[in-house]
Amino acid sequence: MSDAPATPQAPQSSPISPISQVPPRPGLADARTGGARAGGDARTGDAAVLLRSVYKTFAADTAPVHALRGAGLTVAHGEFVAVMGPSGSGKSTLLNVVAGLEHVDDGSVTVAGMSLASRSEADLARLRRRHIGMVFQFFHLLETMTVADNVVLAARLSGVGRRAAVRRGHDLLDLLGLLERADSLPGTLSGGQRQRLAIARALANEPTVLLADEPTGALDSAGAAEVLDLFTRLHRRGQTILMVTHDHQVAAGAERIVTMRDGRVSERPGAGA
Ligand SMILES: Nc1ncnc2c1ncn2[C@@H]1O[C@H](COP(=O)(O)OP(=O)(O)OP(=O)(O)O)[C@@H](O)[C@H]1O
Repeated sequence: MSDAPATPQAPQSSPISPISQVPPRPGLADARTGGARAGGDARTGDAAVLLRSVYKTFAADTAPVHALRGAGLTVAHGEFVAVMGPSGSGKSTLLNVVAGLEHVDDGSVTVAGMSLASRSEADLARLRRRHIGMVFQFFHLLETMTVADNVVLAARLSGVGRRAAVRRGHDLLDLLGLLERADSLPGTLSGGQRQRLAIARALANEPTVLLADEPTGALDSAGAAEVLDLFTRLHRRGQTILMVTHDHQVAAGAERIVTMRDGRVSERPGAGA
Protein backbone atom coordinates (compact mmCIF):
# COMPACT_ATOMS: atom_id res chain seq x y z
CA MET A 1 0.00 0.00 0.00
CA SER A 2 1.45 3.30 -0.98
CA ASP A 3 -0.70 5.82 0.91
CA ALA A 4 -0.03 6.63 4.51
CA PRO A 5 -2.96 6.03 6.83
CA ALA A 6 -4.61 9.17 8.17
CA THR A 7 -4.50 7.85 11.71
CA PRO A 8 -1.51 5.91 12.98
CA GLN A 9 -2.42 2.34 13.82
CA ALA A 10 -1.52 0.68 17.07
CA PRO A 11 1.41 -1.71 16.76
CA GLN A 12 0.19 -5.20 15.88
CA SER A 13 1.44 -6.59 19.17
CA SER A 14 -0.45 -4.14 21.37
CA PRO A 15 -3.15 -5.63 23.57
CA ILE A 16 -6.51 -4.80 21.90
CA SER A 17 -5.84 -1.12 22.29
CA PRO A 18 -8.64 0.25 20.09
CA ILE A 19 -11.26 -1.36 22.27
CA SER A 20 -9.97 -1.57 25.75
CA GLN A 21 -7.57 1.28 26.28
CA VAL A 22 -7.60 3.94 23.69
CA PRO A 23 -9.35 7.20 24.51
CA PRO A 24 -11.86 8.53 21.96
CA ARG A 25 -10.13 8.96 18.62
CA PRO A 26 -9.71 12.24 16.78
CA GLY A 27 -12.94 13.21 15.09
CA LEU A 28 -15.19 11.65 17.70
CA ALA A 29 -16.17 15.00 19.16
CA ASP A 30 -16.95 16.30 15.67
CA ALA A 31 -19.02 13.25 14.94
CA ARG A 32 -21.00 13.51 18.13
CA THR A 33 -21.87 17.09 17.38
CA GLY A 34 -22.92 16.22 13.85
CA GLY A 35 -19.65 17.00 12.11
CA ALA A 36 -19.68 13.98 9.84
CA ARG A 37 -22.72 13.52 7.66
CA ALA A 38 -24.17 11.54 4.83
CA GLY A 39 -23.02 12.90 1.52
CA GLY A 40 -19.49 13.60 2.71
CA ASP A 41 -19.99 17.30 3.15
CA ALA A 42 -18.13 17.73 6.41
CA ARG A 43 -14.55 17.50 7.67
CA THR A 44 -13.19 14.45 5.96
CA GLY A 45 -9.47 14.50 6.62
CA ASP A 46 -9.70 12.21 9.63
CA ALA A 47 -12.63 10.08 8.47
CA ALA A 48 -12.48 6.35 9.10
CA VAL A 49 -14.69 5.79 6.03
CA LEU A 50 -15.44 8.17 3.22
CA LEU A 51 -17.60 7.44 0.19
CA ARG A 52 -18.13 10.03 -2.49
CA SER A 53 -20.66 9.67 -5.32
CA VAL A 54 -20.29 5.92 -5.47
CA TYR A 55 -21.96 4.01 -8.29
CA LYS A 56 -22.22 0.25 -8.58
CA THR A 57 -24.27 -1.62 -11.16
CA PHE A 58 -24.62 -5.40 -11.28
CA ALA A 59 -25.27 -7.25 -14.50
CA ALA A 60 -28.45 -9.31 -14.26
CA ASP A 61 -30.43 -11.58 -16.58
CA THR A 62 -33.18 -9.11 -17.37
CA ALA A 63 -31.84 -5.59 -16.77
CA PRO A 64 -28.78 -4.19 -14.97
CA VAL A 65 -29.29 -3.57 -11.25
CA HIS A 66 -28.17 -0.13 -10.11
CA ALA A 67 -27.30 -0.99 -6.50
CA LEU A 68 -25.49 2.27 -5.70
CA ARG A 69 -26.39 5.48 -7.49
CA GLY A 70 -24.24 8.27 -6.15
CA ALA A 71 -23.97 7.06 -2.54
CA GLY A 72 -22.02 9.32 -0.21
CA LEU A 73 -21.19 8.80 3.44
CA THR A 74 -18.61 9.99 5.94
CA VAL A 75 -17.98 8.04 9.12
CA ALA A 76 -15.63 9.75 11.55
CA HIS A 77 -13.19 7.79 13.67
CA GLY A 78 -15.02 6.53 16.72
CA GLU A 79 -18.48 6.99 15.27
CA PHE A 80 -21.23 4.36 15.47
CA VAL A 81 -23.47 4.68 12.41
CA ALA A 82 -26.51 2.55 11.61
CA VAL A 83 -27.66 2.13 8.01
CA MET A 84 -31.34 1.41 7.48
CA GLY A 85 -33.50 1.28 4.38
CA PRO A 86 -35.74 -1.00 2.35
CA SER A 87 -34.65 -4.35 1.02
CA GLY A 88 -32.62 -3.91 -2.14
CA SER A 89 -31.72 -0.29 -1.43
CA GLY A 90 -27.99 -1.07 -1.50
CA LYS A 91 -27.03 -1.45 2.17
CA SER A 92 -24.98 -4.64 1.88
CA THR A 93 -23.39 -3.40 -1.33
CA LEU A 94 -22.33 -0.27 0.54
CA LEU A 95 -20.60 -2.36 3.22
CA ASN A 96 -19.00 -4.55 0.56
CA VAL A 97 -17.47 -1.61 -1.27
CA VAL A 98 -16.10 -0.26 2.01
CA ALA A 99 -14.52 -3.66 2.62
CA GLY A 100 -13.11 -3.68 -0.91
CA LEU A 101 -15.10 -6.83 -1.67
CA GLU A 102 -16.87 -5.09 -4.55
CA HIS A 103 -15.22 -2.68 -6.97
CA VAL A 104 -17.08 0.53 -7.68
CA ASP A 105 -17.93 1.73 -11.19
CA ASP A 106 -17.51 5.38 -10.32
CA GLY A 107 -16.87 7.57 -7.28
CA SER A 108 -14.34 7.10 -4.51
CA VAL A 109 -14.03 4.97 -1.40
CA THR A 110 -11.46 5.82 1.27
CA VAL A 111 -10.77 3.79 4.40
CA ALA A 112 -8.44 5.14 7.09
CA GLY A 113 -7.30 7.81 4.66
CA MET A 114 -6.44 5.29 1.93
CA SER A 115 -8.22 5.23 -1.40
CA LEU A 116 -9.34 1.77 -2.52
CA ALA A 117 -9.15 2.73 -6.19
CA SER A 118 -6.76 0.90 -8.49
CA ARG A 119 -5.61 -1.60 -5.90
CA SER A 120 -4.85 -5.21 -6.66
CA GLU A 121 -6.85 -7.94 -4.93
CA ALA A 122 -3.79 -8.76 -2.82
CA ASP A 123 -3.46 -5.15 -1.78
CA LEU A 124 -7.15 -4.97 -0.90
CA ALA A 125 -6.82 -8.14 1.14
CA ARG A 126 -3.91 -6.59 3.05
CA LEU A 127 -5.92 -3.44 3.64
CA ARG A 128 -8.84 -5.54 4.92
CA ARG A 129 -6.56 -7.50 7.25
CA ARG A 130 -5.30 -4.30 8.74
CA HIS A 131 -8.34 -2.00 8.78
CA ILE A 132 -11.58 -3.95 8.43
CA GLY A 133 -13.49 -6.25 10.75
CA MET A 134 -16.66 -7.84 9.42
CA VAL A 135 -19.64 -9.36 11.20
CA PHE A 136 -22.57 -10.97 9.41
CA GLN A 137 -26.05 -12.16 10.25
CA PHE A 138 -24.81 -15.74 10.38
CA PHE A 139 -21.76 -16.06 12.47
CA HIS A 140 -19.12 -17.79 10.33
CA LEU A 141 -17.41 -19.51 13.23
CA LEU A 142 -14.94 -22.37 13.09
CA GLU A 143 -17.15 -24.98 14.73
CA THR A 144 -14.46 -27.59 15.36
CA MET A 145 -12.15 -25.17 17.18
CA THR A 146 -12.58 -23.89 20.71
CA VAL A 147 -13.88 -20.41 21.39
CA ALA A 148 -10.36 -19.27 22.31
CA ASP A 149 -8.80 -20.78 19.19
CA ASN A 150 -11.40 -19.08 17.01
CA VAL A 151 -10.11 -15.71 18.17
CA VAL A 152 -6.43 -16.64 18.32
CA LEU A 153 -6.55 -17.89 14.73
CA ALA A 154 -8.22 -14.67 13.59
CA ALA A 155 -5.45 -12.68 15.28
CA ARG A 156 -2.77 -14.91 13.72
CA LEU A 157 -4.30 -14.41 10.28
CA SER A 158 -4.03 -10.65 10.78
CA GLY A 159 -0.27 -11.10 11.16
CA VAL A 160 0.15 -11.24 14.94
CA GLY A 161 2.73 -13.58 16.45
CA ARG A 162 1.62 -16.65 18.40
CA ARG A 163 2.10 -15.31 21.94
CA ALA A 164 0.62 -11.92 21.15
CA ALA A 165 -2.35 -13.61 19.46
CA VAL A 166 -3.01 -15.75 22.52
CA ARG A 167 -2.82 -12.66 24.71
CA ARG A 168 -5.11 -10.72 22.41
CA GLY A 169 -7.58 -13.60 22.30
CA HIS A 170 -7.65 -13.71 26.07
CA ASP A 171 -8.18 -9.95 26.36
CA LEU A 172 -10.94 -9.95 23.76
CA LEU A 173 -12.81 -12.85 25.32
CA ASP A 174 -12.52 -11.11 28.67
CA LEU A 175 -13.82 -7.87 27.23
CA LEU A 176 -16.67 -9.62 25.46
CA GLY A 177 -17.66 -11.68 28.50
CA LEU A 178 -16.73 -15.04 26.99
CA LEU A 179 -13.64 -15.93 28.96
CA GLU A 180 -15.34 -18.64 30.99
CA ARG A 181 -16.35 -20.29 27.69
CA ALA A 182 -12.83 -20.14 26.22
CA ASP A 183 -12.43 -23.94 26.09
CA SER A 184 -15.95 -24.65 24.81
CA LEU A 185 -16.90 -25.35 21.23
CA PRO A 186 -18.96 -22.60 19.54
CA GLY A 187 -21.89 -25.01 19.11
CA THR A 188 -22.47 -24.95 22.86
CA LEU A 189 -22.96 -21.18 22.98
CA SER A 190 -26.24 -19.26 22.85
CA GLY A 191 -27.05 -17.20 19.75
CA GLY A 192 -25.98 -13.97 21.42
CA GLN A 193 -22.76 -15.56 22.64
CA ARG A 194 -22.05 -16.92 19.15
CA GLN A 195 -22.40 -13.46 17.68
CA ARG A 196 -20.20 -12.04 20.44
CA LEU A 197 -17.58 -14.60 19.46
CA ALA A 198 -17.93 -13.57 15.81
CA ILE A 199 -17.40 -9.97 16.93
CA ALA A 200 -14.32 -10.98 18.93
CA ARG A 201 -12.92 -12.59 15.77
CA ALA A 202 -13.71 -9.47 13.75
CA LEU A 203 -11.88 -7.33 16.30
CA ALA A 204 -8.81 -9.55 16.44
CA ASN A 205 -6.97 -7.37 13.89
CA GLU A 206 -7.82 -4.18 15.82
CA PRO A 207 -9.71 -2.85 12.80
CA THR A 208 -10.12 0.80 12.00
CA VAL A 209 -13.77 0.07 11.31
CA LEU A 210 -16.08 -2.76 12.29
CA LEU A 211 -18.61 -3.46 9.54
CA ALA A 212 -21.72 -5.32 10.67
CA ASP A 213 -24.37 -6.58 8.25
CA GLU A 214 -27.58 -7.43 10.11
CA PRO A 215 -25.64 -8.61 13.18
CA THR A 216 -28.83 -9.25 15.14
CA GLY A 217 -30.85 -10.63 12.23
CA ALA A 218 -30.59 -14.25 13.36
CA LEU A 219 -31.01 -13.57 17.08
CA ASP A 220 -33.99 -13.49 19.42
CA SER A 221 -34.62 -10.27 21.29
CA ALA A 222 -32.39 -11.25 24.23
CA GLY A 223 -29.53 -12.07 21.87
CA ALA A 224 -30.06 -8.85 19.94
CA ALA A 225 -29.97 -6.83 23.16
CA GLU A 226 -26.76 -8.59 24.17
CA VAL A 227 -25.07 -7.72 20.87
CA LEU A 228 -26.32 -4.16 20.88
CA ASP A 229 -25.05 -3.69 24.42
CA LEU A 230 -21.66 -4.93 23.27
CA PHE A 231 -21.58 -2.56 20.31
CA THR A 232 -22.46 0.30 22.63
CA ARG A 233 -19.57 -0.60 24.93
CA LEU A 234 -17.14 -0.95 22.03
CA HIS A 235 -18.27 2.40 20.67
CA ARG A 236 -17.72 4.07 24.05
CA ARG A 237 -14.17 2.74 23.93
CA GLY A 238 -13.57 4.39 20.60
CA GLN A 239 -14.36 1.63 18.10
CA THR A 240 -15.73 2.87 14.78
CA ILE A 241 -18.79 0.85 13.76
CA LEU A 242 -20.84 0.88 10.55
CA MET A 243 -23.87 -1.38 10.98
CA VAL A 244 -26.66 -2.33 8.60
CA THR A 245 -29.90 -3.25 10.33
CA HIS A 246 -33.62 -3.54 9.64
CA ASP A 247 -34.37 -3.33 13.35
CA HIS A 248 -35.33 0.15 14.55
CA GLN A 249 -34.57 -0.71 18.16
CA VAL A 250 -31.08 -1.87 17.25
CA ALA A 251 -30.49 1.19 15.06
CA ALA A 252 -31.56 3.43 17.91
CA GLY A 253 -28.51 2.24 19.84
CA ALA A 254 -26.22 3.86 17.26
CA GLU A 255 -24.98 7.38 17.48
CA ARG A 256 -26.37 8.28 14.10
CA ILE A 257 -28.80 6.66 11.68
CA VAL A 258 -28.64 7.10 7.93
CA THR A 259 -31.15 5.73 5.47
CA MET A 260 -30.53 4.19 2.06
CA ARG A 261 -33.06 4.45 -0.69
CA ASP A 262 -32.50 3.59 -4.34
CA GLY A 263 -28.74 3.38 -3.88
CA ARG A 264 -28.28 6.71 -2.14
CA VAL A 265 -27.68 7.63 1.48
CA SER A 266 -29.57 10.29 3.36
CA GLU A 267 -29.39 11.51 6.91
CA ARG A 268 -32.43 10.58 8.95
CA PRO A 269 -33.86 13.76 10.44
CA GLY A 270 -33.90 13.73 14.19
CA ALA A 271 -31.82 10.55 14.47
CA GLY A 272 -28.65 10.15 16.45
CA ALA A 273 -27.52 10.84 19.97
N1 LIG B 1 -23.63 -9.83 -6.81
C1 LIG B 1 -24.79 -9.33 -7.25
N2 LIG B 1 -25.22 -9.60 -8.50
C2 LIG B 1 -26.37 -9.09 -8.98
N3 LIG B 1 -27.17 -8.28 -8.27
C3 LIG B 1 -26.80 -7.97 -7.02
C4 LIG B 1 -25.59 -8.48 -6.45
N4 LIG B 1 -25.47 -8.00 -5.18
C5 LIG B 1 -26.55 -7.23 -4.97
N5 LIG B 1 -27.35 -7.21 -6.07
C6 LIG B 1 -28.60 -6.46 -6.22
O1 LIG B 1 -28.32 -5.12 -5.89
C7 LIG B 1 -29.43 -4.55 -5.18
C8 LIG B 1 -28.96 -4.07 -3.83
O2 LIG B 1 -28.62 -5.21 -3.07
P1 LIG B 1 -28.15 -5.11 -1.54
O3 LIG B 1 -27.95 -6.51 -1.06
O4 LIG B 1 -27.04 -4.17 -1.43
O5 LIG B 1 -29.43 -4.46 -0.86
P2 LIG B 1 -29.83 -4.42 0.67
O6 LIG B 1 -30.36 -3.05 0.92
O7 LIG B 1 -28.69 -4.87 1.51
O8 LIG B 1 -31.00 -5.48 0.73
P3 LIG B 1 -31.48 -6.40 1.95
O9 LIG B 1 -31.97 -5.47 3.02
O10 LIG B 1 -32.58 -7.23 1.35
O11 LIG B 1 -30.31 -7.23 2.38
C9 LIG B 1 -30.48 -5.65 -5.09
O12 LIG B 1 -31.40 -5.47 -6.15
C10 LIG B 1 -29.68 -6.91 -5.27
O13 LIG B 1 -30.47 -7.93 -5.84
